[in-house]
Amino acid sequence: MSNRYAYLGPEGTFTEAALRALKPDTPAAEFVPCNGVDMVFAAVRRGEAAGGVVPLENSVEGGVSATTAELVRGDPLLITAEITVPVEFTLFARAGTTLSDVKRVATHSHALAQCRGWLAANLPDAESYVVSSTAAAAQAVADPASMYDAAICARIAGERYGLVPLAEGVGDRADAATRFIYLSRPGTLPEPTGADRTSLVAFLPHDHPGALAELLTQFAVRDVNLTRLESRPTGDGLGTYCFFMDADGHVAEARVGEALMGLRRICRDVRFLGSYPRADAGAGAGRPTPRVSTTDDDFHEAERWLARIRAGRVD
Ligand SMILES: O=C(O)C(=O)C[C@]1(C(=O)O)C=C[C@@H](O)C=C1
Repeated sequence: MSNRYAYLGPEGTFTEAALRALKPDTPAAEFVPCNGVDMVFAAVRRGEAAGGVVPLENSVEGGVSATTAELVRGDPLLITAEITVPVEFTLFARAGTTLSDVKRVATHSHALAQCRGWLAANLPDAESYVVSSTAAAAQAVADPASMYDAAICARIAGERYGLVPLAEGVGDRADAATRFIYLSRPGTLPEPTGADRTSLVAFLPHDHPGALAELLTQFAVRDVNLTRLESRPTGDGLGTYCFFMDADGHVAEARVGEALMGLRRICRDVRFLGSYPRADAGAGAGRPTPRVSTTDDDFHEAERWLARIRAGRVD
């Protein structure tokens, strides 16, 4: 079990590339493809895999709702690592197919959203079909009896399933990237590195003016930089939302811990999703320069001062 890692499969997905980059030299590692994001979560929750990788957000299309849905429901898992992978799309087909033969294109919904412009310009009459991943599209197209003529997928997937490229770089943005997260069962948090990210979901107590501002203030007054905020329906009826938040810093840091305590006081519920090293730390991102009043020492000094005055010492 301890060397098994689940990912959104089949072989050849961008998610597999993310997992291989996260676990480059893991001896005897077994990479286990799953047919859906929910199945990756289930494999980790059941202990069938030591960890799992799923897509979280894409720079063009935004959040992957299958992932955010699983992060809030069921037994909690922790995010213990992240990685960002550039996504380059190629149109692949069976040998002998030409571009003008392509009437039905299969791919993942997020990939389709990133290739709409190219499809409209180059295959305006083709119908698009959404399948569970880009590699699943390539796998389906490889079957000579397939209803699809072509797949939009990673180069590695097209090659893996014996297809031939019809057009490269079919994504509308050449610089598109997807952020993937590594999931573990709850346990030890990764050590703080100085350039970390903390993820959580906050549930407001009830709708009222300034509720979101109150949430954000918990971070602002402690000098904690938010890097992402996404509202998602809770499923409890229209107008009921929870907020996915990513913040710079590690929960072990005083200012982050205090911000989370503030949230805990004002929210109906807060689900902590993890503190883990930022993928772009090497590029210098996420290394906050806390203001004088928000270093760990400042918080600890204030705690000692409070203890003194509570003891009646005002000297
Ligand atoms: O289908 C894949 O290859 C995936 O890894 C999933 C996924 C996604 O969910 O966004 C990952 C990156 C691309 O943006 C397209 C699809």
